[in-house]
Amino acid sequence: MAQSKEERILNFVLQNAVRGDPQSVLDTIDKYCSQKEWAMNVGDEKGLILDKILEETKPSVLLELGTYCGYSAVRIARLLNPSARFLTIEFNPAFAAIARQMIEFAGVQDKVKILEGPSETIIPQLKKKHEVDTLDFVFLDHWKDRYMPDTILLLDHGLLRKGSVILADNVIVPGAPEFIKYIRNNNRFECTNYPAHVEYMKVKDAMEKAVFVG
Ligand SMILES: Nc1ncnc2c1ncn2CCOCCNC(=O)c1cc(-c2ccc(F)cc2)cc(O)c1O
Ligand SMILES: [Mg+2]
Repeated sequence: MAQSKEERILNFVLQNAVRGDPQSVLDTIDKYCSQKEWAMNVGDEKGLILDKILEETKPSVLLELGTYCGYSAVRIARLLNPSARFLTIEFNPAFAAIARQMIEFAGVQDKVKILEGPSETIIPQLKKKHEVDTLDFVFLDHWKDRYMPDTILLLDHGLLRKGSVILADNVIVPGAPEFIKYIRNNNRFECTNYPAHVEYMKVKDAMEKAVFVG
């Protein structure tokens, strides 16, 4: 069967990165996707913004929506202390399988748990089935029209606490206008915009940070 782009990215990492070295995995994916085939990883420019916000927040319980090949899961996990708990939700089983291998090769599998399925199904299960109390950090990188409804789901299920940080990718391209309108007009969130570019492109994009004030 013909290889998928995601399989080609994984194989390039397996053949060119250093097993157990998360930074080499990130650098290798960025090299492949900037030189050979574009893919929707958060990338190095927006990745550095993600790193900075993680280092400021020092989260212990994290959720990512939209795992894809596992680039941001490796990026996030490499900065977490061993006791941190990081759940990432992926809708597409083929992507989840690639991400699992990527995460294991990078050596961060003990910090990351991949949950397969739609975010709208899994978020309501986080407390009872996945023993989550509240989330310190949420990275939104899945379907852009799910950012707002899933944020509301997180609120309705008591998963946010005073100081919880939500970071959203792609608020310009592909764009999440409904989420931006909602979160910037909701006085329970304090928002900050971080201008950047679409991964591996010169097209303008941005990330939005929303801190829940309780
Ligand atoms: N309900 C759910 N629960 C869990 N997982 C779910 C789910 N629903 C979907 N998924 C997983 C699928 O999500 C992938 C979403 N990401 C993007 O679409 C994306 C696109 C671009 C892009 C594309 C084309 C351009 F020209 C320019 C930029 C860039 C990015 O950085 C992106 O992140
Ligand atoms: Mg993205």
